[in-house]
Amino acid sequence: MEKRQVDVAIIGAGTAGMVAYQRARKKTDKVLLIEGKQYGTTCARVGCMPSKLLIAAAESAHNASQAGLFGVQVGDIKIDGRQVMARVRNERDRFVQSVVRSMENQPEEQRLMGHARFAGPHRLIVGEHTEVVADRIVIATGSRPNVPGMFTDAKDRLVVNDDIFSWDDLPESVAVFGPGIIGLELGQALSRLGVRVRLFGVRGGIGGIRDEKIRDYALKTFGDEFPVSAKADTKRIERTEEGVKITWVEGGKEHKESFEYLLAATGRRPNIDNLDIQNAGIDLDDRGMPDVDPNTLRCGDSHIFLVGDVNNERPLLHEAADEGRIAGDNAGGWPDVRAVTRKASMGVVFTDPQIASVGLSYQDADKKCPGGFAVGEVSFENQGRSKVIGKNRGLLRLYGEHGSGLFLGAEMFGPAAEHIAHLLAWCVQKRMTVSEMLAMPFYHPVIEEGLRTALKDLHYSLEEGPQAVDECMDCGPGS
Ligand SMILES: Cc1cc2nc3c(=O)[nH]c(=O)nc-3n(C[C@H](O)[C@H](O)[C@H](O)COP(=O)(O)OP(=O)(O)OC[C@H]3O[C@@H](n4cnc5c(N)ncnc54)[C@H](O)[C@@H]3O)c2cc1C
Ligand SMILES: NC(=O)c1ccc[n+]([C@@H]2O[C@H](COP(=O)([O-])OP(=O)(O)OC[C@H]3O[C@@H](n4cnc5c(N)ncnc54)[C@H](O)[C@@H]3O)[C@@H](O)[C@H]2O)c1
Repeated sequence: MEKRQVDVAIIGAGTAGMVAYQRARKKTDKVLLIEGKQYGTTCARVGCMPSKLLIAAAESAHNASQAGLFGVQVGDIKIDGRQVMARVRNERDRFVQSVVRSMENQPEEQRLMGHARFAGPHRLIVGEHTEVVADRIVIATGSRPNVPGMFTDAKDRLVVNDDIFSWDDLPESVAVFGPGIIGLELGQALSRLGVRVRLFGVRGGIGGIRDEKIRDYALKTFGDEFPVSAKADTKRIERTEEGVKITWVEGGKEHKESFEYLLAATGRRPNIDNLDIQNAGIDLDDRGMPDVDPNTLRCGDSHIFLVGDVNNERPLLHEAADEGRIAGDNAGGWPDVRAVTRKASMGVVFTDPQIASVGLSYQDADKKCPGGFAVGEVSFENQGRSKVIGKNRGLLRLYGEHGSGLFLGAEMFGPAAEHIAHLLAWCVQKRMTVSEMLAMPFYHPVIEEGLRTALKDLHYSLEEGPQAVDECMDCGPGS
């Protein structure tokens, strides 16, 4: 077995691992980035990018179907599944290739292919061909789909997100299990591309929405577009000659429906169970997870760091990159380990309408200031610009602290949520008050004028401003 000795070993060349590698390299050349399967990252291969490509095709089909609203007749819309999937795969491959190239441009002596596992606190065995002794170790092994046991009854018709992006054509029907972020994004996209979809959940939630008023609005909106069984008790899954037959109980009645495929989008699990982590000499909880400091990404007071999806804290791309940066700096600059203030939290779900969450959720605001926070809201149903473009659905709810007037957080289901979420996250991070936010410029006619209305409503609820009026004279029409 070959032996290597390095200052920093990084396990996993995904987004978090690549960034950690880049940062650690600034402090030492004795860095080794170990990848078990292939370069290219989850984001580019089977995550953010191909899912957004599929959604873009769906959006295009949907916009064409809605053109009549504007007096534009487009005739019959034909969706060519093979062309849709060819574009998804081709563009996806381009993204993957650019990531692979950037990895292959790195010095060969700093890269190693093979599955890594711990043989001791500082010892890794890689692919049974190399023993690596590392002073510090960054674990950046990502996550994988979590598939409940009963789904295996669907046999060869069971798919996860990874499989969808290799399809040559669109199927006739898909039962999507898991109304979380992945299930909702992919379910709506497939439905808009003409695939018969039913979305199955167990607890009545949708898209990870925490604010009950917004969740109920979203459930109704999606349910009007395609069948959503948000509280289904699945009794049986059978592989039949044609596909998969699902039997479930909902509202006290038994239902059966057959589909070509069953998509499992029922959450993801961290890739920590395949690392022999028990040999790493760090404390683990009863789920086998180390305790990680979110500001240093360090496990306890050890030399081991845990970054990206594998720590299961904020499983999002920009967070994986931030965590890689923090851990890479700390592992490289060891023993100078620095705590870094994390950015304001922000999440966006790329459905239509989009879903966004920023800062504290309703429940967290209630926990932080029990009885001491207020809510301001706006409906987008009559919002000027949203109406102009035919996207006037949704609700934005903002949370602010009584006394200080601080803006705490927000949840939104509505148009341009991806952009409004950024403005709001920047305000949370800058610890702005609602008054300060209202003093910012707002153009006309834009969707952000809806945000201003919600801010005025929050200002009023915080007893800091007058009641917002429907037809305000200092705003443009329909703001
Ligand atoms: C369908 C889908 C859509 C998504 N959309 C978005 C989105 O729109 N926006 C967003 O912010 N996030 C999105 N995400 C989440 C985002 O993709 C992840 O948060 C991010 O990619 C995690 O990066 P990572 O570096 O932690 O893991 P990964 O990129 O998965 O990297 C982990 C690497 O570790 C390797 N590895 C694992 N075990 C070992 C081992 N023992 N030895 C060596 N190597 C190993 C793996 O092969 C892999 O290359 C999406 C995810 C999915 C699945
Ligand atoms: N736009 C984005 O930023 C984006 C997009 C996709 C994924 N992601 C990331 O990937 C992570 C994982 O997404 P996800 O959708 O897999 O997980 P999730 O946790 O968001 O959703 C899983 C859903 O499956 C449901 N579920 C669990 N078991 C079930 C069962 N047996 N039957 C039916 N439903 C069941 C859960 O109640 C939940 O609603 C997200 O948390 C997010 O961080 C982000």
